[in-house]
Amino acid sequence: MSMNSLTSDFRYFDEAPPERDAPAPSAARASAGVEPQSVHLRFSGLGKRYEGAQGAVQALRGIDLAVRRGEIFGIIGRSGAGKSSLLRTINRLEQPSEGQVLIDGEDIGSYDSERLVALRRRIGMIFQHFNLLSAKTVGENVELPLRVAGVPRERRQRKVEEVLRLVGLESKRDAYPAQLSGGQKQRVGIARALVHDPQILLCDEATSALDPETTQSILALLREINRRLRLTIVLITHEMEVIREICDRVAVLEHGELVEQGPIWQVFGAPRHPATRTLLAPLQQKLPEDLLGQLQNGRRQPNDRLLLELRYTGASDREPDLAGLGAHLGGRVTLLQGGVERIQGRTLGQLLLAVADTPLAAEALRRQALELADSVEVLGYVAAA
Ligand SMILES: Nc1ncnc2c1ncn2[C@@H]1O[C@H](COP(=O)(O)OP(=O)(O)OP(=O)(O)O)[C@@H](O)[C@H]1O
Repeated sequence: MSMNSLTSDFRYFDEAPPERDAPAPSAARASAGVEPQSVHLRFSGLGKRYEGAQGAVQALRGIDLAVRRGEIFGIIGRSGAGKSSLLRTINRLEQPSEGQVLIDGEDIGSYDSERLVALRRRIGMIFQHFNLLSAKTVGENVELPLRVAGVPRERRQRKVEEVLRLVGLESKRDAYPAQLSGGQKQRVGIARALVHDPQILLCDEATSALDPETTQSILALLREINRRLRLTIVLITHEMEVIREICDRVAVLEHGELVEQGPIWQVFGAPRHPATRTLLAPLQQKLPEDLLGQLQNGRRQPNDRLLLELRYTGASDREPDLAGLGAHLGGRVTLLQGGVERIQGRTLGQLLLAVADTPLAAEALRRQALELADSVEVLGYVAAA
């Protein structure tokens, strides 16, 4: 690990790779709710090519991916990676150029127009900009898909009431979209997406236009309807916090290819592909500028402090044992920054430690610390505080 790389957003660690297939701790299994589940949705050898005036664009290629019934599945990737194209093949708003999309084992590519209409009713969709009709009330917006489907008036009314109650907007039935906040508009979008009792909900950047607090409330609502209605949710977003907060598993697209997938704790704890590392870089702790400026390769003064970065990736049951670290490293250990969080029952995070007054050399310290963390990096020395 060269010190030059400290200036990069994401640093690589040189320890043994985490055991990606290691069994989950029992707490993780319980909290992730991953009881045996059937595959709900499968992409098989999926490709999508757009033919445009400028030539052909291969937006997706060779996608093999399974989404389980009742899970919340995230798709991430940089702009243009193919997320929307993939999402829109699920309700055939985009027609695949190669391969298949299977829902409950059935290839939806073979559906005639009648079955396609029925399929689209089983799949709700919500959007970044809500797509509400401004001249219609909340109730009318929610009712519209039922009208189009020819549902009798009384049943329409009952359903509108039911879904508005579900999203907490029963008192806004007669309001117009312009009278609502962004979060309320998205609740209307969610209510409208649920009127046909769908089994799958597609979310296209559903919280990207919302402030952080409203985002939290919409995520809580999505989680609640996922649990209450056993709805499979597939979402695309550029907000990594949203993925971390709500998804069970995530897939990463890069240039139209699937480059990584796994449970959130695994992909966020130890991202393998460079594209994933780049996407997750904003969530990574960076070395503070003042320390970066004085970092040296070797000890110059006897009281210089060695900086160590410890990482907890969720690959083991390790948690930051602060007393143990103090005892193990044999010097004065100071926590300069960092923290851990629990994701799906796993401990993930980073600690930046300064070790002073230790008789041990850097490599010996690294090895000692490695007994108490999933990975350890020696950053260098800085002057005493
Ligand atoms: N209708 C279209 N015609 C031609 N090219 C398209 C069309 N839709 C998408 N593309 C191209 O396909 C590629 C994938 O686009 P897509 O919108 O699926 O990516 P994305 O990951 O959702 O991007 P973003 O995050 O910017 O929405 C891009 O190169 C895009 O320009």
